[in-house]
Amino acid sequence: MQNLATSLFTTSEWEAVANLLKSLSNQQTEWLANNLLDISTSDKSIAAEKKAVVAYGTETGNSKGIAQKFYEKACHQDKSIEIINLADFKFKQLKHIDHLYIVCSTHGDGDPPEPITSVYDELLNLNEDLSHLSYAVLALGDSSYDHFCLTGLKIDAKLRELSAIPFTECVECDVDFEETADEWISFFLPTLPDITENDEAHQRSSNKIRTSTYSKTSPLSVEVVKNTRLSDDSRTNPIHHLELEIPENIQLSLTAGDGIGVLPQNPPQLVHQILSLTKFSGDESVVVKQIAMPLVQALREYCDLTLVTAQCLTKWSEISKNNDLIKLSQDKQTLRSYLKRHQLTDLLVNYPVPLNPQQLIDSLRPLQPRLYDIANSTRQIQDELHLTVEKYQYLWSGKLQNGICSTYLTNIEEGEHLLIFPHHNKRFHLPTNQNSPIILIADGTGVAPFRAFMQEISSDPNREHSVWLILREHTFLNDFLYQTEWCQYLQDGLLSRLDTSFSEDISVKSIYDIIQDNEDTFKGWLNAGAHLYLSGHKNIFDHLTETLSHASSYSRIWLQLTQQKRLHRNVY
Ligand SMILES: Cc1cc2nc3c(=O)[nH]c(=O)nc-3n(C[C@H](O)[C@H](O)[C@H](O)COP(=O)(O)O)c2cc1C
Repeated sequence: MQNLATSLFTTSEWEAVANLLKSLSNQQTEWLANNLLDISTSDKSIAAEKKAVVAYGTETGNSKGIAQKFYEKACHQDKSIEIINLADFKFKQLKHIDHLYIVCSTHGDGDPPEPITSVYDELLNLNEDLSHLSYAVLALGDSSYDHFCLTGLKIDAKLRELSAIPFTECVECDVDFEETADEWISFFLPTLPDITENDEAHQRSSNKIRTSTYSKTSPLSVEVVKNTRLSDDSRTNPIHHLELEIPENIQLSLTAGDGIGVLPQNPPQLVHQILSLTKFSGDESVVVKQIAMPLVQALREYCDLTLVTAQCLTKWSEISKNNDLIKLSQDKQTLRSYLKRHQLTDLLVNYPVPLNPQQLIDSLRPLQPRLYDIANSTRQIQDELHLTVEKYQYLWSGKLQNGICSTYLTNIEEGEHLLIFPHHNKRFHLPTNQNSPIILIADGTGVAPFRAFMQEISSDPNREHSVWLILREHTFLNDFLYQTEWCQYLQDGLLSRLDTSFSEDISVKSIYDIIQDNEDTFKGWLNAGAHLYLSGHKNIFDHLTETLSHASSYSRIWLQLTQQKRLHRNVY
């Protein structure tokens, strides 16, 4: 927090404060510490007129959680504040805001979170004098990415350019953001105006956020009742269908289009490899999040055993006093390129640092939850959650590596338990108008939420959507996920149309080809007010939307689609 304090004052202001404090007696200092806030806010009527807003930009819920905590603590301390999702932000609101606190993450390759893409573009093109506005940015990110916290940093730079006044420098948070976020909240709570009677009522009525009892830090344990392979054996990255049982009397309030966060566990082989490299038995006691447990459990359930952070390497160099490590950790560029090519096991082989078990645990990144879309409607099947999971593999320094969570899920045995929490994705729900036509385009496991949509539609007699489904996968024979279910929906008339694009079959048609071959029909549906849902890999849909939005024959239709919020993206 020293950084925050010093960036609030100029050097001469800070010297003046220090000199004043030096000249005071202990009794005077104590009195000042207790009464400073009252003196500075003695004109409460003016303070109360100020409007403060905490705005979050999120994709996986972390920024929302922090903004929500800020908001709740503010209410608790009788401070006046509103909470807004940046995705719903209207820039004309800015002139009515005096204090703006932004919590925003970075996704993709230095991109904004998906829901705020258009608001973010609008902000970067804004040309307004914001000199009345004081603001602070808390940027969430992951230092293993090249563009660490870029979105938050860019928002900060843009607000500065528009003459808004930063309370402090933009604060960057890594994946273990909790402590910094708590400090950020505590630091800024005193800068909020006090609540008035008017906004007390308003705050109570308009700012209710749906909170669930289950979260990343307090997950729900569910039993895996089914784990079957959907794709053919010949596929290198198999796709599995999982069914999880929700315990009786548990309400997760999940709607078709929502997802869940899964807390994964590391593969036992990797844990054993780390134990044998460090020469620990695994029985040593360590403390994680104030809970004592054996080292083996901490390694399996709480620590990232693949990626190593720069902070970890610096810690190791301080403990070991190893000259090579010290040299490596001092040169940022060499360090970055080393960390891109080496994982934890390489580091343990190359630099056998004499760490004790607790030091090892404390130096590792926390294992992060992963989000999965629900593949069923809890309206149709109340006590189950279905997932469609593809085993993810990626190249790391020339070697094929398995994704931690997808490997964990595809290998999990029926009867075992899994830790989950709900993840609401309001922007990807079915339209509120129950007659609107819908076009669903899925790439691979992106089909999961569409299975949930179809179950929702078939179990809700009020929903009368015409549905056009376009699916993309590898081959017709091996990877036509949930084929019989789609055929049944076609037969029952619930699905109006089904088109497929199999990228490895001989007569391959891309999604774009399918749309172009049926251009008039596609445009007809959109002109009739259809909602367009895109779900699956980001690169495929970025390319598709880029092409369609720039085609002159689509310009008017596309503008209406986005302006009327009928384009829904669920991409990763
Ligand atoms: C697919 C993906 C891409 C990401 N890309 C970046 C990135 O380019 N830069 C960065 O600093 N963090 C990146 N992150 C990390 C997120 O910013 C980080 O997990 C953050 O806590 C997410 O906050 P949110 O839940 O509010 O979206 C990425 C995360 C994911 C899942």
